[in-house]
Amino acid sequence: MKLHRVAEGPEDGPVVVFGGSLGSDLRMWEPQVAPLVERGFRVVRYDARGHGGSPVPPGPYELEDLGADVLALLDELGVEQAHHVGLSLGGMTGMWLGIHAPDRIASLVLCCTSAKLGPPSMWVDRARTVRAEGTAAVAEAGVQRWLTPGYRERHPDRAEFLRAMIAAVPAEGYAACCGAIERMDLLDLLPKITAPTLVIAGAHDPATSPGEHARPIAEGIPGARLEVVAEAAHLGSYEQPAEFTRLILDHLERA
Ligand SMILES: O=C(O)CC1=CCC(=O)O1
Repeated sequence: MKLHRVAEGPEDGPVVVFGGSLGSDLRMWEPQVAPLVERGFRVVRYDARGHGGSPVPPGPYELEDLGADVLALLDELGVEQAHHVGLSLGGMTGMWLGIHAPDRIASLVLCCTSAKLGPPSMWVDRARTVRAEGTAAVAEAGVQRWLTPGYRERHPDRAEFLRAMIAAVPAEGYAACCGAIERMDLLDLLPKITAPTLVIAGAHDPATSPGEHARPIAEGIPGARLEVVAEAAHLGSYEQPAEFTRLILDHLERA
């Protein structure tokens, strides 16, 4: 699977791969690009399979497929080892890589994510809705999980930009990724991760809350650190770009 990607920054800089949330495309990371490039990093953003400009094979997909896609991307770019920054589904992919391909991962940043995200019926229902009615049917609810109410009120244009982003995701791609999340259980495998890991949560994330989701990840990965960002919901890196980027850069420069 050849993922759609955009690479920016110095070709000889340390490579940082960015993987996004279910329902997003690589534009969700726009706020992070310039600050990392200015600090000398080679920033590679990709669209997960079934999303954005990447191919949309028919489902089912497993997390293993999403991880293998990133390894194929690294191979194609001739990159032996990269940092991986992932949010939600991107963070799940990052954990899979840290567990199954430790030699390829220099460090991990796991944003607003979970090692086991139930109940399975929620993902079955959402996949069924999307296959029947399209991603537009889940776009508004998605934005409500992604952004705090105050931010949506202050920035209706940005909320609309993200709503349209979700609605543009191919239904089969979104639904098949729901299935991968439904079947994911990484909790017992977290101690295998050896990469230096930073876990970042949004204080108001209704999908992957700090207490129920971020904390177990930070406690499961040896040496991992947890940061909780105030005034952030699920798409914290978009709503609070300055704070997320500061934390990411600090971690990358120490790793
Ligand atoms: O859309 C959601 O409910 C939140 C989410 C779970 C995995 C992901 O990428 O987003």
